[in-house]
Amino acid sequence: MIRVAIAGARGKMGTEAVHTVMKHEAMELVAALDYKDIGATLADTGLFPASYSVPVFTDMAEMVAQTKPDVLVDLTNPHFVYKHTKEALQQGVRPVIGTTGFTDEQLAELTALAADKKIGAIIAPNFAIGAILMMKFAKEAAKYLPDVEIIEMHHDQKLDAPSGTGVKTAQMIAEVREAKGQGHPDEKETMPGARGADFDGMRIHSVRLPGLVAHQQVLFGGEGQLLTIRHDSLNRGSFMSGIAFCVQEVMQMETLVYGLENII
Ligand SMILES: NC(=O)C1=CN([C@@H]2O[C@H](COP(=O)(O)OP(=O)(O)OC[C@H]3O[C@@H](n4cnc5c(N)ncnc54)[C@H](OP(=O)(O)O)[C@@H]3O)[C@@H](O)[C@H]2O)C=CC1
Ligand SMILES: O=C(O)C1=N[C@H](C(=O)O)C[C@H](O)C1
Repeated sequence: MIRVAIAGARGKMGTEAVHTVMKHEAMELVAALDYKDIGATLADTGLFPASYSVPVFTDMAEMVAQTKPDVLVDLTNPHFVYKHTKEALQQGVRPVIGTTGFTDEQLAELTALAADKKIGAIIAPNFAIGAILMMKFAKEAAKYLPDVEIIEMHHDQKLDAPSGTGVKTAQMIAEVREAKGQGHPDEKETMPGARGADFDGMRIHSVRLPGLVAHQQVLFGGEGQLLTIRHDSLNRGSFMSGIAFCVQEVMQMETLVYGLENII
């Protein structure tokens, strides 16, 4: 049995992840990590059945000492995730990170730390297989159609923009796309932000609306043609098989992997 701890268990993703781990035949949910007092067990929160008597901790070191998790799944927010990932690696717990919003410097530091300690870690901007395929197909298309704009669309409670998926898509495309600025060389924004974020000359546009879950379109323009690659997560169940896959996969790893496209 893989011993799993979850940070962010009360959240939209966290509650689903709790059920996923509780139901999984090869996993045991041994702890939850929170930053405030929410009761002694997950059952005390009122969000889960009484049978979910999983202890809750506010201190990672104490959680590790008492419950000895193999894996920490983090589904919190961009303010805490770097600290959680670093602490987990330092304490010999393999991180599986769904939370987005890392800087390049943080990713580089955590990659070096995991390699130094020979501890597996996965940082996955998106756990949904359809989203991974969207990114892979977009990378392929960019070899032939280098004029690209990304439109990512999410619910209005999302803290980071652009989304982790939008950034990862742009990074994957940049690996193969000829470097170029897009649009007219003399274009001028008459309202700041009108052209979106600039990644290597590509534009990323972030839409935030109630009712949305997680959606992205990658648009490729060519002479007389438009290719659109689109993925929609219609509910958070779309991410759960990816989380279960990562929890199992990270047990075999000794380095940090950024992006599920590298291990599927
Ligand atoms: N990789 C993927 O496939 C996916 C990634 N995500 C990412 O996962 C993260 C969570 O998303 P979502 O569930 O929608 O967000 P929510 O805001 O619904 O959930 C986050 C939860 O974490 C709690 N939290 C905040 N800080 C801490 C902390 N230090 N320790 C423990 N818990 C904490 C929050 O509590 P409180 O509200 O009290 O602050 C909240 O309950 C986001 O970064 C999102 O981008 C989302 C979907 C898919
Ligand atoms: O906050 C979300 O909801 C999501 N976050 C991830 C991201 O930033 O790409 C993954 C998915 O898009 C949902």
